[in-house]
Amino acid sequence: MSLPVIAIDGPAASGKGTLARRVAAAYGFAHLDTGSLYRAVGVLLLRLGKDPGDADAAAKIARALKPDDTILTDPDLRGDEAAQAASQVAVVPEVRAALLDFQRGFAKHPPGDARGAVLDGRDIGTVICPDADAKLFVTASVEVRADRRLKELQERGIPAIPSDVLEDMKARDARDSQRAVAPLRPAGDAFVLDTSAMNAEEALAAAIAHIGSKTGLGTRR
Ligand SMILES: Nc1ncnc2c1ncn2[C@@H]1O[C@H](COP(=O)(O)OP(=O)(O)O)[C@@H](O)[C@H]1O
Ligand SMILES: Nc1ccn([C@@H]2O[C@H](COP(=O)(O)OP(=O)(O)O)[C@@H](O)[C@H]2O)c(=O)n1
Repeated sequence: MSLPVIAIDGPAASGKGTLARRVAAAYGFAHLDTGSLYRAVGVLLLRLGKDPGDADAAAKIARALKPDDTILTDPDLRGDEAAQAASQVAVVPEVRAALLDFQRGFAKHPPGDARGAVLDGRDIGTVICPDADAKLFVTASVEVRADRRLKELQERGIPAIPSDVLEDMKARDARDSQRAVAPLRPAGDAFVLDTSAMNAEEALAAAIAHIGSKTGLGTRR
């Protein structure tokens, strides 16, 4: 029997990563932040001195990526340079194809003794796990998301100009939602969760209510 899979998608800084981690903890599931795969490909490409638009080099790196590669936990992945490079390699169909097996493998056989899997990204409910047991599309206004990202940068001591953060967010939104392959959009059967006026606790409660109604699953606590 296959283990339950929860798909969580949404734009940058919508809170999908925070929600995915909390949902995974609540149900005893393993969590995969699929954005880190695209970020890893982008960072490795930059470290090789290649252009983030070099599709052949990006595809080669994506095909070689393994679950225990140290790049997946490298702090460089969290920077804005990595985010921009990630959204550039993410438009390459060969990169997406190479990362598909990695993600489906995790969903089918989550590590450790996890009782299921939570994957967060842009195309989990539409492409990677179209048969997921529950799908959430987390969103918030672009202004709220830019403000969250700005606070995050400030907390990490990274200087940032508010108008630049907002412009970067809009540029990435446009690239992610307008690309030809696996564009960012809610799956037809996704529950859309707008967190603009919700804190992380409220978002978790709404997600658990939806997952419970779809799957009958109960949380551990
Ligand atoms: N519902 C929420 N309300 C306010 N801030 C949030 C909420 N969810 C997440 N955050 C904060 O917003 C920032 C971006 O959240 P994150 O989960 O990393 O987003 P994503 O994975 O969608 O990029 C983080 O600093 C996080 O603590
Ligand atoms: N499943 C996914 C996850 C990320 N991505 C790409 O990778 C970039 C970085 O994703 P992320 O989830 O780490 O970014 P944030 O939303 O955390 O800012 C995105 O802008 C997308 O272009 C994707 O195309 N598909």
